[in-house]
Amino acid sequence: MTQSNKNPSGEHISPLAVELSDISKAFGTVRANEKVNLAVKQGHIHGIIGENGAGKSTLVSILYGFYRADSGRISIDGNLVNIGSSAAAIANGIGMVHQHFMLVPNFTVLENIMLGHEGYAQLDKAAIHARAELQTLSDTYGLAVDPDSLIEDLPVGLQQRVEILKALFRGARILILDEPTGVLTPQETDQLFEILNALRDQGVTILFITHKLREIMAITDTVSVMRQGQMVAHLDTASVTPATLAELMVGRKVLLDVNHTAATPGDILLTANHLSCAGDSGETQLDDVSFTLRSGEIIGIAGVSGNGQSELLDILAGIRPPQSGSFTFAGQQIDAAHPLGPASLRDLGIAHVPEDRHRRGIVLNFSAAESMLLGHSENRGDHRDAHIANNRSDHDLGDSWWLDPQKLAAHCATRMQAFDVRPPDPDYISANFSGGNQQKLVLAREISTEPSLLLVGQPTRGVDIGAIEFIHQQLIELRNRGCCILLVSVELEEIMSLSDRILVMNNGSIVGEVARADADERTLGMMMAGIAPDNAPDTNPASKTGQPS
Ligand SMILES: Nc1ncnc2c1ncn2[C@@H]1O[C@H](COP(=O)(O)OP(=O)(O)OP(=O)(O)O)[C@@H](O)[C@H]1O
Repeated sequence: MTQSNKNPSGEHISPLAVELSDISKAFGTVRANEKVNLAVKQGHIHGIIGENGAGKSTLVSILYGFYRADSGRISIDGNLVNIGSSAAAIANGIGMVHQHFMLVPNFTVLENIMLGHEGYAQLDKAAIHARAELQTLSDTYGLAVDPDSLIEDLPVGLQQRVEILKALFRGARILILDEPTGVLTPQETDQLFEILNALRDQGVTILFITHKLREIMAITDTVSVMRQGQMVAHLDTASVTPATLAELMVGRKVLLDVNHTAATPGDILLTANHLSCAGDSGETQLDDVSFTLRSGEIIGIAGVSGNGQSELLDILAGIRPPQSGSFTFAGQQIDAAHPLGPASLRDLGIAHVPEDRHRRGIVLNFSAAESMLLGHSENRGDHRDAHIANNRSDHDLGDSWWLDPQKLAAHCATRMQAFDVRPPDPDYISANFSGGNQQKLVLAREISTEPSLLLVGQPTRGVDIGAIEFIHQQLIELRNRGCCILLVSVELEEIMSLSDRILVMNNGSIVGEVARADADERTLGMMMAGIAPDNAPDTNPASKTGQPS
């Protein structure tokens, strides 16, 4: 239960669980944290927001012992502590749920919970203890999960639950969550919030990093705003509005709604005919998917992650061939017998912002300039068609630009400036950019090819609110220049605000199409869950579904 003291007026006050004082940390010339102060009361949920690269992850990584601060002090429960490693953080009751889960996929939940937890002489006794403890934690915090399930069989939301359980099992009373909802469905986010509320009720202190202001408003008690390595505000959430927070973060007013204008779709650009594919163990991933895309429109694909959207993007990007069915683009039919790889499709005018930027968007140990070169590095002579010669903004670099480091750096610097990538240094190693800046790097590269079709997966995952405004505007302008954009996003709000048409996927199939004007969260949510909106007790008459065109 939450302990509390009384202040001189006799009011109950919560003691400070975390107090960071004058924390500074530099990476070379980049001052990631500069004299940062943060005080979080016990049993509170405290949000930390800030632009990409503001220093949020660095700060919590220092608290979790992943980085050592250059200077500053950390107090936990009023005691000055020295946190030189994650083991020391755990010993001080601090747990962290990372953006990329740290679980062994082919181990069970129980095995993952026990992993690295030493001190038991006999493994079977330890397992009995862990199972009982897990049950207690599940009951106390509403964290139900089957201890014998393999991690790889669990949906993302449950995997995250295991991460939370793992931290609690190690005695965490302070829990750090770094952008925990980026990979969750809206339903999973709701469930996470219920769990966080239960944890708070039991006195657990939570530090919650997010870019989503609605989450700050929904779940936090207090919030701190970082900008360029410094803390610029500490506020009670109840006293602020999302617009004020956005302005504090970015230092200017931010347009929270997309400035969407009506599309003027042109000719058919791509036709997908009965596309299907299966996974390694034969399970259907994409099931008889057909649709057409026209130039000058944004088509959103709404769906719970794992319902075929990623496979669809992979096929259209040439990363894998369809097993059956075909698609036609720029006069070429692509099917299992006539596959085209990513380079050839790129030459035909398809650009791709992959969902997983770390695995497919950049090479982590490349410099920014080298990551900016990806997909442009082959001089394919006569395979380079008129599209490239006419449209690409990089043709001014000449045929051998990829061999000329100075031209490459200049090209990269221009793109970085246009997309406000920070730091704007072409030599900076890709891994060392903050997540949102890595995303901007990929978008800058792909949009600069002036594609006729842009495949884009999760364009604003981990991106700050000012950059989202910018990216959305870039996508709309690209559409207005005649590009067709196929947008996959777990953010239903993003799908609804950007798309001219929405295709809904469930279980590998397109289960319906909704026009922009008819799209609402409830209708789409039901279709995504495989329920026909007509069967809902309170059907929205404005919504309609239909067969894919
Ligand atoms: N290991 C590192 N080496 C060099 N620079 C780094 C390293 N880690 C972070 N940085 C830099 O420190 C700054 C702060 O990064 P940090 O990841 O803390 O930002 P953030 O606020 O969490 O951003 P985002 O919202 O994009 O995740 C950035 O400029 C980043 O490029």
